[in-house]
Amino acid sequence: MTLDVNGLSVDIGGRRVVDDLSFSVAGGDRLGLIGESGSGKSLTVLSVIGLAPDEATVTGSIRLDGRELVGLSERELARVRGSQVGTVFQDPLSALNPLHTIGRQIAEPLRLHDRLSKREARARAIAAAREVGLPDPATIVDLYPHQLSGGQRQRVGIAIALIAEPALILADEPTTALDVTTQAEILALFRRLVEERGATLVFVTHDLAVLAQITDDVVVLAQGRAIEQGTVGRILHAPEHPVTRGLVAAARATTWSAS
Ligand SMILES: Nc1ncnc2c1ncn2[C@@H]1O[C@H](COP(=O)(O)OP(=O)(O)OP(=O)(O)O)[C@@H](O)[C@H]1O
Repeated sequence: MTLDVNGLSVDIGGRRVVDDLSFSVAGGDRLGLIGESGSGKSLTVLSVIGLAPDEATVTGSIRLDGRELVGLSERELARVRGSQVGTVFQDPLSALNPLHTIGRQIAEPLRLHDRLSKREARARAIAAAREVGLPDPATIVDLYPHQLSGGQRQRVGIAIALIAEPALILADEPTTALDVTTQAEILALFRRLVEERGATLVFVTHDLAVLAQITDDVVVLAQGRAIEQGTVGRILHAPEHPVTRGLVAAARATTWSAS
């Protein structure tokens, strides 16, 4: 699935927080959005799926396989999200419902598509839990979010994002809250699953070292604007903009301290 963003701007309270942003991701490609805190990464991703906050005004064009999303009704957007887009966010605990079992939440996106019996939904949830490397899947599906570790919860988040086989996956800092070892494991898992499905990926992070492990191309944002675009290799080895150079220096520092 191809994503084309053209002249996207987001205004909140009289302030332009995303400013005339354009980028494209071809089907099956992986694009990283990187920038410092407050540069507009999250609002860009939320706008793509019609989930920008109510107080935000979104203008420009966002097309999925040529279909314009800006201006669609909430109902139509919900249908696009449910059938074509999977999302993984930074804090899986707040994304999960504390009162529902893990299994119910993993199978939830399937209920929008298929009429599954409880038994079928449970079997699909167990299979998905196994695929994301959760221990003892047949037991874990009956547990609640607070009974899992942070890394396990993010594996649940990934299972939920992928179970309906979305063609586009949006991930916003999915490993930031995890320790370095767990982060590496989850990134490797995530990359493998995205590749196996041939899904298109947009991955948001402030950490270029993370991006180097998962995407091919990068758009660097500063104050809501795209200041530099290129392959991860080019950005890492020959950053042009001072902000990009700062991100590269920070990535080198983390890589060294981790090794
Ligand atoms: N609901 C909101 N109301 C007002 N301002 C907002 C709102 N959401 C975001 N902003 C502002 O918009 C700008 C971009 O925010 P955004 O969350 O997209 O940045 P980000 O690059 O994702 O940052 P971080 O890495 O910290 O998540 C920031 O200045 C932020 O304060």
